[in-house]
Formats: sequence, structure tokens, C-alpha cells
Amino acid sequence: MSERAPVVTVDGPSGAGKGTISQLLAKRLGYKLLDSGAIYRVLALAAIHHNVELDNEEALTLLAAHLDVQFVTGKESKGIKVVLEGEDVSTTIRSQECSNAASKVAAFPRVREALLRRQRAFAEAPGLIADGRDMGTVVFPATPAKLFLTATAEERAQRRYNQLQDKGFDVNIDQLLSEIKERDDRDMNRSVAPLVPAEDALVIDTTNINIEDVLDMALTHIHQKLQVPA
Ligand SMILES: Nc1ncnc2c1ncn2[C@@H]1O[C@H](COP(=O)(O)OP(=O)(O)O)[C@@H](O)[C@H]1O
Ligand SMILES: Nc1ccn([C@@H]2O[C@H](COP(=O)(O)OP(=O)(O)O)[C@@H](O)[C@H]2O)c(=O)n1
Repeated sequence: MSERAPVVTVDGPSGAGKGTISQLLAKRLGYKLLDSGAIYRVLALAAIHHNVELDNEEALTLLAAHLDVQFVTGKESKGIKVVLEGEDVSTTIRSQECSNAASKVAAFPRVREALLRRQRAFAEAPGLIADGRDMGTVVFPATPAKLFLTATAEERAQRRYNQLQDKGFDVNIDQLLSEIKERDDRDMNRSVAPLVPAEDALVIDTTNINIEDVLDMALTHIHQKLQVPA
């Protein structure tokens, strides 16, 4: 790992547009991408596969320390494939069951600690876009380039509804909205690494801003904070 590799952190609640903007930034800047939420999702799926209770911090910590997960960069625009114990789980981990389970396992301090080094190891040349909840506050606090995306819960639920329908999941908007609010609440109120903007983050409320304009705002911030070519 190179400590000198530039890092851009992109934090915020579910459906705020982090993944979308992170992928566009990674492409535009030629940087690598860390989808830290996918790690928590994979851990939750591994717990379900191995019959580990979602409230057993000790067993979850052990599972996290030995998690056999790989992120495989796909060809062309296929994105990154998430592989757990040899199985492609890229779609499975996006289910509502995995979303909710991820936010439960992510609340345990020792689980988070066990995953820290794995996440920091992504910071390699030429640079990293790190997408998550605590990228700017805990995992990469020293980077000057920090974004925090947000939007109303209703807008985020609608976006996630459209997205999950496109992926072929059977979803109910009211249930989605209540689960998003529940997850926000758990993520914002946990004892470690709660979901909160870093003091020096640029906060963008994307409720009424389209993706291209959010991308422009993000790039302007990054160019101000990092010495990257325009
Ligand atoms: N600014 C925006 N305006 C409208 N839709 C958006 C915006 N940003 C993202 N989306 C859409 O919302 C959905 C959720 O975005 P995503 O990037 O997966 O959010 P997150 O990673 O924060 O959960 C995607 O289908 C994406 O295309
Ligand atoms: N850096 C991170 C990333 C995700 N998470 C947890 O993992 C869950 C799933 O994260 P995600 O980023 O994949 O979720 P979405 O924003 O895509 O809905 C979140 O609700 C958090 O509880 C976390 O605690 N810290």
C-alpha cells in the first residue's frame, strides 16, 4: 500500500448516489474503487451462509478476519464482480435482506476493526475513490478530498426502488422507505464510526441535482483539494 496515493472519500446514506458518483469519478480520474459497503454486505451473506447469528460479535469478528472475498474488475463497463468463497455474489448482496443484515453486522466495533486494514490496502497508485459511511472520518481521515452525498429519504427510496426493479428484485416502496429509515437510524446512532459527514467534507444534497451536476461539483472539489490534472 502506498500512503501517498491520493484518496477521495465519498460517504453518505443509502441511495444518495455514492456508488454512481464513485464509479464516474474512478473512470474520469483513472483511480481504483473501494465499495466498502460491499464488504459489509459480503460479511452479512457469509454469516447467513455459515449460520452465524447476526448478533454474535465474536463469531462475526472471526468471520470478518478470514473473509474470502475478491473484487474482480470486469471487462469494459461490466463493473466490479464481487466473489465470496469462489461464488459470484454481485447481485445477491444487493437484496434487501443483505442490506439490512449488513447494517446490523457493521454496528459491531470489533467487526469494523477487523476490516480496517483490508480497506486501507485499497489505497494504491494512481489513486482511490472510497465509497462508504466512514471513509472520510475513520478509514482515510487524512485525505483532504472528502465528499458527503445526501438526499431526502423519500427520494432515496424511490431511486433504490427503480434500481432494484431494474435488477429484477420484487420490491415494495413503502417497505423500502421504512427499511431505509431504519438503516439510517442504525448507521447514524451506532457507537463506532457513525454515519456523519467529516468536518472538512463537502456536503451535497442531491435531492434535486442530476448526476452530471453532482459529478461536476465533486470534480471541482477534488481539483481544489488534490493536485490532479483537470
Ligand atoms: N443525483 C441523482 N439524481 C437522480 N438519480 C440518481 C442520482 N444519483 C444517483 N441516482 C440513482 O439512484 C440510484 C441509487 O444510486 P447509488 O449510486 O446506488 O446510491 P448509493 O451508492 O449512495 O446507495 C441509482 O439507480 C442511480 O442511478
Ligand atoms: N463504510 C461503510 C460502508 C457500509 N457500511 C454498512 O453497510 C451497509 C450497506 O452499505 P452500502 O454502502 O452497500 O449500502 P447502500 O448505500 O448502497 O444502500 C450500510 O447500511 C452500513 O451499515 C458501513 O457501516 N460502513
